[in-house]
Parts: sequence; C-alpha cells; structure tokens
Amino acid sequence: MASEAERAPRQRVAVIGAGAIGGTMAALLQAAGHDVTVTARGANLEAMREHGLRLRGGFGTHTAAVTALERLEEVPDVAILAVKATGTADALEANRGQLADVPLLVAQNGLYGERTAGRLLGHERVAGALSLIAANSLEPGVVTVTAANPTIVGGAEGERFAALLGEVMPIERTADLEGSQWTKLLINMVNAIPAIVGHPVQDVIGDPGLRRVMVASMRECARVGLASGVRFQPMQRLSPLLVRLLAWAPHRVAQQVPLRIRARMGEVPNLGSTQQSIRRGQPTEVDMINGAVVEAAARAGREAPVNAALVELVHEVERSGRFLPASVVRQLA
Ligand SMILES: NC(=O)C1=CN([C@@H]2O[C@H](COP(=O)(O)OP(=O)(O)OC[C@H]3O[C@@H](n4cnc5c(N)ncnc54)[C@H](OP(=O)(O)O)[C@@H]3O)[C@@H](O)[C@H]2O)C=CC1
Ligand SMILES: CC(C)(CO)C(=O)C(=O)O
Repeated sequence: MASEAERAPRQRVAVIGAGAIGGTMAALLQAAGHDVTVTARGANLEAMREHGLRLRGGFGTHTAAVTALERLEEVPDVAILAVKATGTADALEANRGQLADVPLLVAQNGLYGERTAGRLLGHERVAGALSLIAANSLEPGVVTVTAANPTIVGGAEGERFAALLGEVMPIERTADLEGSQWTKLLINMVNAIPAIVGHPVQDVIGDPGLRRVMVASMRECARVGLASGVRFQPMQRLSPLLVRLLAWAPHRVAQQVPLRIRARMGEVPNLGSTQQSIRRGQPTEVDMINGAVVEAAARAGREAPVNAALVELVHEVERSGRFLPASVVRQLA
C-alpha cells in the first residue's frame, strides 16, 4: 500500500454499484480522504443515505460518509463500475452523460468486462480489476469482507487505478489483463457448485465428490483456454505451470488447485458472489463465468460438458429458488 507521500491528491470517485466489491472500494477510498459518490438502488440506497456505508471484516470497520444516489448527477474524476456483469449495460446507460470521457475501472468477474464497457461508452479509457477479495453484501448498507486478498489491475488505464486503489488495499498489476481474466475465470469455477447446493465455498471444496466435479470444470476451463492460445497469468499461488498440470495431471494432483484456493479463503464461510445473487433472488453471472467456458470451447471446436451442466443447474436454482441435493452435482464427474 502507498505511503503518505505517495498518495494521490483527493479525487472525486464515483462507484457505480455499491455492493460487496464496489462498497468495499468506496468505503476504503472515502476513509482515505477521497470524495466518493456511489450509485445504488432500493433498500441498499436507503440504508446508505440513512446510516452511511458500513464496512466490516478484513479491511477493518468504517462507516463511510458517501453521497448515495440512484444515478450520478456530476462528472467525477474517475469511476469504478462494480455491478454484476449482467447489469453493465443498464448501469452505464443510466450514467452515460456523466461518464462520457471519464477513466473507468470495471471490477467484475468474467472475460472482457472492460472492453464491453468501453464499447458501450464509446471510449477506451478503461481498466479491469480482478478482485480476489471475498465480500458479502447481504444486509442493506453493510459490506462484510471475509478475505482481504489482493486485487489485480490492468488495461489501458490500469496504472491510474492501481495507484488510486493501492492507497487503500493490496494491488497487483498485470500487463496481460486477458491472461489474468482467464486465471480468475478458472478460480471462479469455485462459484457454481456452492450456488447449486447452498453451502459455503470452503465446505464444497472439502467434499471429495463435489471437489471432483469442481476440478473437472476447472480442467475444462484450463484446456479450453490453453487451446485458445490464452497465456494464463500467475494469480495467488496459481502459476501457469499449475494451470498446465491442472489441465492434464491426474485428479489427485489437479485437486491441489481448489485446495489451495480454499486455504487462501480463510475460515469465515464464503458463499461466493453467485450464491449471494441466488440468496437475494437476483440473476447470477453464471452465463459469464461457466457459460464463458462453454462459449470459448465452442469457438475452439471443443465441448465443455461439465460447465454446460453447471450452467443449467444454476439456472434451475435461480428459477426455483431452491438449492439442490449435492448428489445431483456429484454425478457429473
Ligand atoms: N462478492 C465477492 O466476494 C466477489 C465479487 N466479484 C465480482 O465483482 C463484481 C461485483 O460483484 P458483487 O460486489 O458481489 O455484486 P453485488 O451484487 O454485491 O453488488 C452490485 C451492486 O450493484 C447494484 N446495482 C446493479 N445495477 C445497478 C444500477 N443500474 N445502478 C445502481 N446500482 C446497481 C446492485 O444493486 P441490486 O442489489 O439492487 O441489484 C448491487 O448492490 C461481480 O462481477 C462479481 O463476480 C469478484 C470477487 C469477489
Ligand atoms: C474469489 C471468489 C470466489 C471470492 O468469493 C469470487 O471471485 C467470487 O465470489 O465471485
């Protein structure tokens, strides 16, 4: 993190979508002295207006006095987009007039979120952030960080945002955002099964039968990425060599990948962002995560049957609002 002398001058920062990740960034930036405006809606907006934005957990406790609006009213110096990828188009459309030429950091899972945002806004002053933080936003106005891990930043405006966020949280730079997005996509293969069975990520990884299916989905992701020419970038302790091992080594070796991810997650139960969407009755990003592997497989003339099945099962849980027995997942691999 930056020293006092290295700190950037106070900036007007807009955070579009102050949920788990956006709320964490907004609260920490406000605590560091920046002038932070967030956009939100419903009970979350009301709670932040009434009580401030309350941060708990791994980055400490802070109630941030942010300006909370439904949509931006002024042009900020920089903006962070932290809505789920399913909400990008609506959120940018609502704030188009204020974001015309403003550097924008897209903090999302999945592939190419910054390119999508740049295309929708008609400029290329964009960067991408891949958050290894685990955070919950299940109570209006409150964000709880359960694992205060680093965030990886890259893209055209990467340096600017790495400097800004580096003031308040651990940041790593990537020169190959796409390669890092793929590594994060591989890590996000931990999301779908917890969302199907309704258990924390750590418990799912601890279940040998569910872990086997998770490894199979990771293997598909690794093989499809490698076949598509992706250069997986190192992330946490997931090295390019380990990605190759994951793709081809026997299960007993490959399972080290989810086990290492679990070790980094800490003890506090982590639902994962996909299960949080389900619990809030909202659409998930599964089409942009497991679905992205299925799409990339099709482009490469391959198949990704385990990911295709997981996409279907997550959609089934979205529709019914009922988690499924673990046996339904265990039979996939
Ligand atoms: N949570 C986590 O631990 C992690 C999440 N991520 C990724 O970060 C990204 C953000 O996820 P996360 O923070 O969990 O998501 P959340 O759903 O917690 O936060 C998104 C917030 O944006 C709000 N929102 C959506 N559309 C609009 C809009 N048009 N105007 C204003 N507010 C809007 C949502 O409100 P509403 O609830 O009303 O829809 C919600 O409060 C995702 O891509 C996720 O995959 C990455 C790493 C970890
Ligand atoms: C890394 C992980 C699993 C942290 O929760 C995440 O990215 C998510 O929840 O989407």
